[in-house]
Amino acid sequence: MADGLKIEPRDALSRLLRDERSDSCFRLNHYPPCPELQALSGRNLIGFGEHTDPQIIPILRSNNTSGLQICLRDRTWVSVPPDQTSFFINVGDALQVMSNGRLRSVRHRVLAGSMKSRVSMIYFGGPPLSEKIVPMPSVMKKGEESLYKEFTWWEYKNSACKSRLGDNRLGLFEKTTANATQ
Ligand SMILES: O=C(O)CCC(=O)C(=O)O
Ligand SMILES: [Fe+2]
Repeated sequence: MADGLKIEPRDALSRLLRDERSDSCFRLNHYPPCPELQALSGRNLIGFGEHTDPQIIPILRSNNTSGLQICLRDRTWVSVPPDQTSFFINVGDALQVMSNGRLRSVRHRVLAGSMKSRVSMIYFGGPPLSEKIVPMPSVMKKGEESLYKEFTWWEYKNSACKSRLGDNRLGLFEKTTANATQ
């Protein structure tokens, strides 16, 4: 990723995750099977509502069970094929800002109700709380301006705590289209 974005120094992102004050965390989700409920309701059951991940980089692996979906620009949902030999690497809100919108924090959700229990584990790589979340100078073109107001990771988390899961939390920090939906 650092090479693709021509990030200088090359470890600018990984340094934040390796920092002993890094606000990274690990989450384990379990979605029990509930085919009866699914049949009764007659529609998709949501196991984890739609949202974007706030951190820099979430890395996910599941127990080879479907359910995870991502939302495309046209608002259609596409299933991520389960693969227990691969990691699903996502872009968090912070990385969207640090790349000045070149990488997009993808809205995703999990459908429940299948016959099989789904377990997922996710490492969320986050920066130290005091870190200013701003576009990395090396990704910016000459004269390019940040699309976002300046904030620290602590300020972003604090604001996210007051929002609802599905809100476009980054909208509050966008310079032009505040509160625009993604
Ligand atoms: O369980 C999954 O596959 C995804 C869960 C998720 O999006 C999250 O924990 O942020
Ligand atoms: Fe997520």
